Amino acid sequence: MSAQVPIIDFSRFIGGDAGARLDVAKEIADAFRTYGFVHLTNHPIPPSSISMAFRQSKLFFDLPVSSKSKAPHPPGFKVHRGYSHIGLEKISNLTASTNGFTNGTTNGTDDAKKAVAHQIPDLKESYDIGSEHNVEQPNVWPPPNLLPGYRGFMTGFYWTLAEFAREILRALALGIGLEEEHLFKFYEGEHNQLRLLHYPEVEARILEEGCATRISAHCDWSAFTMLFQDDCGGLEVESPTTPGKFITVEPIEHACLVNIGDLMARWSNDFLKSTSHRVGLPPLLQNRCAGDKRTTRSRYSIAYFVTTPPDAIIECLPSCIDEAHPAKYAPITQREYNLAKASLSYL
Ligand SMILES: O=C(O)CCC(=O)C(=O)O
Ligand SMILES: [Fe+2]
Repeated sequence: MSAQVPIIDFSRFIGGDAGARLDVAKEIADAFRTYGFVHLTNHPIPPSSISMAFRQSKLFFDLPVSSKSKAPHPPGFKVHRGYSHIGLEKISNLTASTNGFTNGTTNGTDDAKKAVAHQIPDLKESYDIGSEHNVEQPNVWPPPNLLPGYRGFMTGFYWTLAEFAREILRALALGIGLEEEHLFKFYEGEHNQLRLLHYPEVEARILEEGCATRISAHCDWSAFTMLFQDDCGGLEVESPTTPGKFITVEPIEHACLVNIGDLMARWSNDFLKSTSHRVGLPPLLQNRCAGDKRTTRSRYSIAYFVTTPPDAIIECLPSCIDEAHPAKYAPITQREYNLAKASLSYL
């Protein structure tokens, strides 16, 4: 088996006849079953929109912290919007206690686990955006004079990605033996999360010695995630054959890397795989500093987490259950599931 995330030309799905669509859908589902990840090329997002999104992201992160902090991530873990400064969020593979799973609060055990995880900070900053109509998770924008055009572009980009996600949902459904539109009853596009990420330039030693991470190994909580990365490199996914070993995912310009999140793994009765991934030192360290300090340059990525409405009941999908594979998970609402996961990332 190749140790590379498969690359699939998505125009064969969008433009194909029924037979071709089914073939591509099965290839995508195979990639999700084996790797949990697939690279989609020739997808419907124009390269100019992706480049613009990266430009806007850089404009935002280039602002002084005092300006970025005018759009602060609200305290706590229940609302995921606005700016998170370096060290605020710690992504990890922690799992919540039973209490966290039922009401989205944390208890002493969870708090102790979080405190330990936060000792090795993620050296990243992020900015989260949702639908403007989502009243439970209201957007937090910088004052308009700071970045004219930013809000308009980002809200448009959010919906461009939401439509692309709909095509991926079609492929996913077909690929696992459901009707093409089966998952549409669980999808409005309103509850996704667009996340701009910036990993500042950092001394290599800090990452090599494990004093900090860029993002430590984790699985996403989404149904699936769409990711665009710049050309810096450093993203790694866990090997499908050797647990604990991570393989490099080389950036492919304008391609969309799609991965299954924990919600879809549970929903598909673990037929599709949610794979651990992390961001560390890029394989080709780029020396940017004078003197004896080896550093790696800044990295930007854009993630789009796709999920269902909060009240959707996530119950093992019918095509993923048979006598040999009875349902492993009890039904749960997306809200309960999400809160339990979120409760462990923010102190
Ligand atoms: O920055 C990246 O390439 C990965 C980001 C990621 O895994 C996440 O935000 O969940
Ligand atoms: Fe992730």
